[in-house]
Order: sequence, then C-alpha cells, then structure tokens
Amino acid sequence: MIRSYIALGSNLNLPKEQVLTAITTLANIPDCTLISQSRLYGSIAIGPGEQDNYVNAVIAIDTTLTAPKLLATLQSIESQHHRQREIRWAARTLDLDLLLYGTANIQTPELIVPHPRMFSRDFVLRPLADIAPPELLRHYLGENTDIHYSDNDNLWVLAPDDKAITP
Ligand SMILES: Nc1nc2c(c(=O)[nH]1)N=C(CO)CN2
Repeated sequence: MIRSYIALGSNLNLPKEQVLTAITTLANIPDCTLISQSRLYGSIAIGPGEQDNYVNAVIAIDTTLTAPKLLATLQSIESQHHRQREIRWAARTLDLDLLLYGTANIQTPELIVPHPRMFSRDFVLRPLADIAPPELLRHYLGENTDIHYSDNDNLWVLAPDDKAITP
C-alpha cells in the first residue's frame, strides 16, 4: 500500500459538489482506500483572465495501484466529470493532481511527482497541511512551514454547509 496525496480543484457553478462527488468516486475505486480528507477551501482563481473562484481540497489515499495506473484513473475520473459537465456549462470542471506517491520521485513525460507546482500553491499546501503528518511537511518544506500555508485573502475555509464560494 502506498500513501498518496491528491489535490482536487473545481471552479464551475457547483464546484463544491464537483469536489465532493470526486472524493466519493475516488473512495470507491477498487485498490484505493480513502484515508483522510481536508476541509474544503474557497480560493481566488490563479491564472489568466476573469475566472470564478475555486473550491480546493486534498485527500490522502492508500493504494496498490502503480503511479501510472493511479494517474490514468485520475484522468479518467476527470474526463467523466468534464464530459458530464461540458454538456451544460462548457468549462473545465475538475482537476485531480497527483501530489505525492509515497516518497517516490518520478520524472517521466507523463508524470512528475512530487507535483512540481504544489509547493508554491497555497490552495494545495493549506489543505495538505490539514491532513499530512507534520514530518511530511517538514521533509518537503523545511522547518519553517507556517509561512507556506498561512490563511490569506486568496484562500478561505468553507463551512460544511456553505454553498457560497465567496467570502
Ligand atoms: N485557486 C485556484 N486556482 C487555480 C487552480 C485551483 O485549483 N485553484 N487550478 C488551476 C489549474 O490547475 C489554475 N488555477
């Protein structure tokens, strides 16, 4: 069993539901066990142009899938969500990023693990900090981890029953 961390992000009309549905789908994959899930966060979209706010979360799973198989599984869940949603809203609706696969370092054209941008993204680090052991965070971020995932105006915790994604 490999402990693996996956980041989820969505910024469509019902991004919270997108993320929660994806977590349920992931929890039901054979060869995967859901270990923990972060709180849900609202976040200002990082990227070009005017975009809706995101909902972001991170989960930990234990899996017997190889990293390429896990990646393929994540991509197929993404495309299921895309296909369903594209009919109505025509947008990219769900991102599933493989952040960490045990302690593996993977550098292939298809997959880079640890995820190359995870350490510069508050919307990944803050939810990761909800669930990752402190020693894991220290391993990747060094001793002074607090600054990397402090709360700020671009990122806020969503209450469990909070349907709105603006602060
Ligand atoms: N706040 C936020 N911004 C983003 C996100 C995301 O998940 N959250 N994902 C992106 C594409 O990977 C681009 N920008």
